[in-house]
Amino acid sequence: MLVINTVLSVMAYDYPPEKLSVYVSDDGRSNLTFYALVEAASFSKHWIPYCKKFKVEPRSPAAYLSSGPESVGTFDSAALLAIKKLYKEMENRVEGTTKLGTISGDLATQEGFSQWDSQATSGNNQAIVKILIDGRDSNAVDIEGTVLPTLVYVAREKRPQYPNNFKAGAMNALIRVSSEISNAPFILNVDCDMYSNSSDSVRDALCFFMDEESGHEISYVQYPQNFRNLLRSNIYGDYIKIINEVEFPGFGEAMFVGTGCFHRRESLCGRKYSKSYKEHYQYRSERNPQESAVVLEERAKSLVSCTYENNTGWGKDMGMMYGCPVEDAITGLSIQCKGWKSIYFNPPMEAFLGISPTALGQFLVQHKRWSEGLFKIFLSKYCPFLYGHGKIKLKVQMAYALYLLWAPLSLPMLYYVVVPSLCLLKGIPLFPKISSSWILPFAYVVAATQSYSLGECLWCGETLGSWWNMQRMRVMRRTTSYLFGLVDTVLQQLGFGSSGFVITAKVTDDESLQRYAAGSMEFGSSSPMFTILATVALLNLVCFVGGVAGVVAVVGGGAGGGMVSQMALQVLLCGLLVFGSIPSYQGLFFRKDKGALPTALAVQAAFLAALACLVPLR
Ligand SMILES: O=c1ccn([C@@H]2O[C@H](COP(=O)(O)OP(=O)(O)O[C@H]3O[C@H](CO)[C@@H](O)[C@H](O)[C@H]3O)[C@@H](O)[C@H]2O)c(=O)[nH]1
Ligand SMILES: [Mn+2]
Repeated sequence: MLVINTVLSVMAYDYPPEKLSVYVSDDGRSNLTFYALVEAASFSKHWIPYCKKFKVEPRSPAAYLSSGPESVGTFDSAALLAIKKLYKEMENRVEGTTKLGTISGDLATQEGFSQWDSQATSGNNQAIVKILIDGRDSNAVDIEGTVLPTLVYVAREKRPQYPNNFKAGAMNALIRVSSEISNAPFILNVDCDMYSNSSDSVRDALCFFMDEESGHEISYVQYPQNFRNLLRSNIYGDYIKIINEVEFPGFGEAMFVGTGCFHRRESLCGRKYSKSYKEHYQYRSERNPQESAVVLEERAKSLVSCTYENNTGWGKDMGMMYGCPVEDAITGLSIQCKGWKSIYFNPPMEAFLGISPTALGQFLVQHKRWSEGLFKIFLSKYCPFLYGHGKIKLKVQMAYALYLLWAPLSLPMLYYVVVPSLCLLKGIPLFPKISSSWILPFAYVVAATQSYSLGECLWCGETLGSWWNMQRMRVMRRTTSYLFGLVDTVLQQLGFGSSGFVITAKVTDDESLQRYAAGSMEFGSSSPMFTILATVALLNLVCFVGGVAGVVAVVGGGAGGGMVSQMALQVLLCGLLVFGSIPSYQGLFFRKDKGALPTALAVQAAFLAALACLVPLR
């Protein structure tokens, strides 16, 4: 239902349907997804005219129907009831079939479904390309007789002996299939969970491309990523708003973030910008309208075979680039270095809404993939300072570096969460006394950065609590995700292992969702990342208690206030770390639900923390 809501939302754009084609890549090659699309295709005949007639927003049926449309704008209650009923019926059929797990009865023998044979497994399968709605077909119309946008299902060929290049491979397959079938000059790419929240986005983006003066210089128009499932309490300290409202507007160009982005097909396919470049928009005429859909599908299939890309530029200088888990950032950078301009466009009405992880583990794994991929770019020949030198502005190079250097930030952070605390425990002073003027630079840095970041947050409409969560999460991310990202990148540079693309979970069980909604962090399993978090939490607790007791003992012994002044910063730092680790203590000691930390992990962490305390520091 997630995928078809995305599909329906983009099929219903306020744009001439004969110029719109929607391609769905199914890397899981599931006949259930195919079935859901068949259902969506027939539902679209009702949905699209409904949207256009009543100017519906958003055009994802699930989002619209759950937004209480009864109370807003113009609507006709009978029409609303009718569309709601149709949607519910479709939902029941799709969910019923998904529960069954197979396509049975009449459907199984219908055209299209026969392509799923029992031998094929996901990861070892033939290509499937099926045109579900053929925009050239004069019978493909909605209930009011208006033509429908083309809808195509694509599952590329996959064989274990060929690298599939994950999302980048899937995107390139789609680019080729679409160039065969519709070949429109502009391509919007969206992740499966990112429905369109505004029906104007196509027209808005085209305004940039069509600009008479500078439109021809633009390669892509990137809308910000926004999430629909973030909670006001913001337990995972999501900072997407800060990125969207403060960081990206100041970037200078737009960083391609993999979704919600309109690309000029030619520039995405490797064309370099030149001053004499002017687009000629006459693609469609190259197509033969008489050709049957079956012939077209067969030709398209050959474009998504495993061997098609052999000895071509795909993945290198054509399409999305391979070999990097953040295919988006590296592709965007390389397009910019070919001379193209990019636009970051953040309209007041959020254009796309996706799903952010609701479990801590998923969240940290996602950030590991990002930090690893981004750091890999920094170490590669695509490092913006080298590759971009003379091609993109220094400011843009530096802006990229801000993200590309996430992974190495783990090292200073790891130092700060362990060493000052251990030293506190052992009575070793690290910072100047608060009575000395040497404290001023420290105080300035802390006060300036924290008040700046707090200011940013409040300006973006976040709360004080949300800001604190961001600070807490920053420590957690840097000591886990970024550290693992760093280690993996370094190992890969030394020739061990290769990087993959761990997909972010889209479905979470109800209980866990309830806990998320209630504002508790979801651990729930053992993972080396949680071991680090728990160890750091315990270590700081011991150091804080032990360290403060030590200071009190000295002062009590009459040795004077010098000790307090000397250790104050360390006590403060360690105290803040303890305060920030409250969710970890809850997970370790107090929670009984499934989202708690496992006992075995607690024992392991306690052992590691004890070991760290025993390390002699002098
Ligand atoms: O082998 C793969 C892996 C992923 N995908 C698709 O890629 C999209 C993004 O995957 P997801 O697991 O949702 O990753 P996120 O962590 O949400 O992805 C973010 O980060 C990626 C780069 O790491 C960008 O490509 C995405 O656009 C951005 O949303 C989804 O539609 C997937 O179906 C594939 O088609 N094939
Ligand atoms: Mn996603």
